[in-house]
Amino acid sequence: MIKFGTGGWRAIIGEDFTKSNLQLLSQGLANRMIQENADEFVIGYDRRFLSEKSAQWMAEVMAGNGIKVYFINKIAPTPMIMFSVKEMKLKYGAAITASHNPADYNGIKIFTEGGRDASAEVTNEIEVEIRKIEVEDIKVMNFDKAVNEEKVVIYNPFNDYIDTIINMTDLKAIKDKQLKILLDPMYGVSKTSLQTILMTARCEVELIHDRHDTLFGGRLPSPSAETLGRLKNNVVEKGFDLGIGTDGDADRLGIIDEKGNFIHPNEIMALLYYYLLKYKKWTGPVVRNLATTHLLDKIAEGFGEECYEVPVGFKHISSKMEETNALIGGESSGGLTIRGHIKGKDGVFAASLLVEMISVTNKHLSKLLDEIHEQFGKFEMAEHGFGFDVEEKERLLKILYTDKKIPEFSFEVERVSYMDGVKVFFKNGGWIIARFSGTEPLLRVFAEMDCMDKAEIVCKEMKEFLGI
Ligand SMILES: O=P(O)(O)OC[C@H]1O[C@H](O)[C@H](O)[C@@H](O)[C@@H]1O
Repeated sequence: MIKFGTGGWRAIIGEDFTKSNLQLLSQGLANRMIQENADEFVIGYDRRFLSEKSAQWMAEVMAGNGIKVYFINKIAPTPMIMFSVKEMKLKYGAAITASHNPADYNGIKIFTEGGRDASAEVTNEIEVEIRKIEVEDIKVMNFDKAVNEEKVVIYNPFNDYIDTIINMTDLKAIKDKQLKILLDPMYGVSKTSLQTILMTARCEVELIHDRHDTLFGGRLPSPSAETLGRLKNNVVEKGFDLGIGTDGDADRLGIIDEKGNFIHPNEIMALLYYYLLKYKKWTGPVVRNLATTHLLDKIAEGFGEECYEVPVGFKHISSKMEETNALIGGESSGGLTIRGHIKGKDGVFAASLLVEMISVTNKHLSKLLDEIHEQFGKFEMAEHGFGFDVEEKERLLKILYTDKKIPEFSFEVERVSYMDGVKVFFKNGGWIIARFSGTEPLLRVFAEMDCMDKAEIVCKEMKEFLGI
């Protein structure tokens, strides 16, 4: 059963991520493309087990259906593939990746016009199409034959992608500072792009976790305070100005400041929005998902701008950004983009912009964060994930969505929203959300308050109430 989640289709290799399911999905997409007269497609892949092979399998089905495939035959950051969809003005593209999921997963992200994540409507329709397909309907052309007949064309967008980011970044300001930067691609795909950009800007760059390891060193390729431990230690020990970590497919990032503090994606968003408004004098609203810091609302308010809230999933961020001509959009899970760049999140671009910010302001991240907290107050977020089995999920669904019950919290409730999961807004400005992840079998409980103790109190109340 192929089911798309928050960020594409993801499944355990050998269980549901199989050649036959991949071919089914590809045929479903090919059928849709044929109906829409879309006859070209770009595909790239990450560094996971079976990714390259899977990209070839997908290309074989596309070629079998008469669709011309631009095949990126080197590991590619997801944002580079999205960039290719945009630049080549294609209607569709795909990445073989399971992003930040555990090593036994792989998956497919589908992109649509302009280089954005396929919307829920598109992926729902592809799911419906897939259900109609019988095995004998799948058309396949051998990969080598397709290359010989130029149905599959080898394509390399690397230079264009790098140049675009370089042109959007104040390289001169960075060159003057000669920053020392430590990169942690988390065994993923950001190395070549980030290293090239930063070295062009004359930064001194060193790397950790850059070899090919499909087990990701036994850790999740998802940048967090826990997974970036070595980056943190090395930044402090060797006196780097900044540590940059990117997730498995480089669309998200995690940052370690010069003092070794993990800078939460919430703070990265706040820093960049503040920088663009205050130092670059840009204008425009911000878009965040409903599990992302309300510090952004405060910054927007302070500059006479709007902050828009959307459900989790970058496709929602992209649509709202387009609708409101927002300056920046992002999520607490670590992805963001800026107006004028691709519609999807880009860890490589976000990292380059942060380096620019440090150079232009001549302030380290900790100093800039103090500046923000002084003006707009402190916001602390507690984040928890709880596993469950099928029956447990039924029980939780009933409490949260059917009976619409919430705990007796220690803080006065202002309102409750069911936009995505259950979000309770408190009168003191804090909030808590409980929602089922669309990428992992987890109930995510996040809360934000003016201090961590209060955030943890409401999380505990939710946990006890749900009996998890
Ligand atoms: O909380 P989840 O549903 O697991 O989603 C967490 C993240 O997963 C993927 O990376 C999506 O691309 C993001 O848009 C989303 O924020």
